[in-house]
Amino acid sequence: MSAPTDLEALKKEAAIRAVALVQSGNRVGLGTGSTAKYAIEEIGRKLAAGELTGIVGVATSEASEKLAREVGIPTETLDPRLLDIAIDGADEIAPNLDLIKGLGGALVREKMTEVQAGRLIIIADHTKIVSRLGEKAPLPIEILQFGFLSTVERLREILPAGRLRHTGAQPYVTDNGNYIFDAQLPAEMDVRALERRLKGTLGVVDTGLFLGMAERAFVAAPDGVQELTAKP
Ligand SMILES: O=C[C@H](O)[C@H](O)[C@H](O)COP(=O)(O)O
Repeated sequence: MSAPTDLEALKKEAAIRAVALVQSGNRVGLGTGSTAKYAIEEIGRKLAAGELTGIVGVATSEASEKLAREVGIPTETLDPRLLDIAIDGADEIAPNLDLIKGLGGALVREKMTEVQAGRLIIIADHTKIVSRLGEKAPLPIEILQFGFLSTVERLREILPAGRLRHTGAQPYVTDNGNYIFDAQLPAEMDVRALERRLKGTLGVVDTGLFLGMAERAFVAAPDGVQELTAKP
C-alpha cells in the first residue's frame, strides 16, 4: 500500500497514532477541528470494537460534543478533576511545540480543558510546522462582545495588524458568545511576554497561544508520521 498524500489521509494517520496512547478508563480531552475529528472517530471505533472501555470524554466545543455523542463516547463537562490525556489539532507548531490554536474558534474551551490534562498530544499534517509562531497563521484572541470596539483598539496598540473575525457580514461568535480578533504577529516577538500582556488587556478572555503545554506531536507527511517531543 502506498503512503497517503492527501491531507485528510495524513490527518487521520496522525490521529490514529495519538489515540494509540489512550488507555481504558482514561478521561480524555476531545479537541476541536478537522484533525481532532479523526481522533474522536477513532476513540469511538475502538470503544465499539471493545479495544477501549470506560472512556470519558470532555469536549472542547459544541461540535466535538455532538460528534462524541454520535460515535458513542460518554462525555462529561469540565470539572476540577484532571484528565489523563487530551488530543487536539493546532494551527501552527513551533520547534519547541509552542502552538497557535483557535482558527476553528475553540481556543478558550481547549485551553481550559487541556491545561488540566496530564498529557497534551497534538495531531497535524506537515503544513502546520513553522519555524516561529505567526509565520503563517494569525493569532486568535477571544474578546468579550461588550465594549468590543474598545478592546480592539487596546489590542491594536499591541498588535496593529489584525481584524475582527467575521462570518459573512456578521462578527463570528464563539461557543462562549464572544468575538475573536485575529492578529498578525511580527517576526521578532517574545511570545511569553506577549501572552502576559494580552491576558492583562481589559476585554480579552484568552489567546490562542498554547505555550509549554504540548507533550508531543504526531505530524503526518507523505513519507510517514513524525513524532516530535517538547524539549525540556
Ligand atoms: O479552534 C480550533 C482549534 O484550535 C483547532 O485545533 C485548530 O484550529 C486546528 O484545526 P484543524 O485541525 O482543522 O486544522
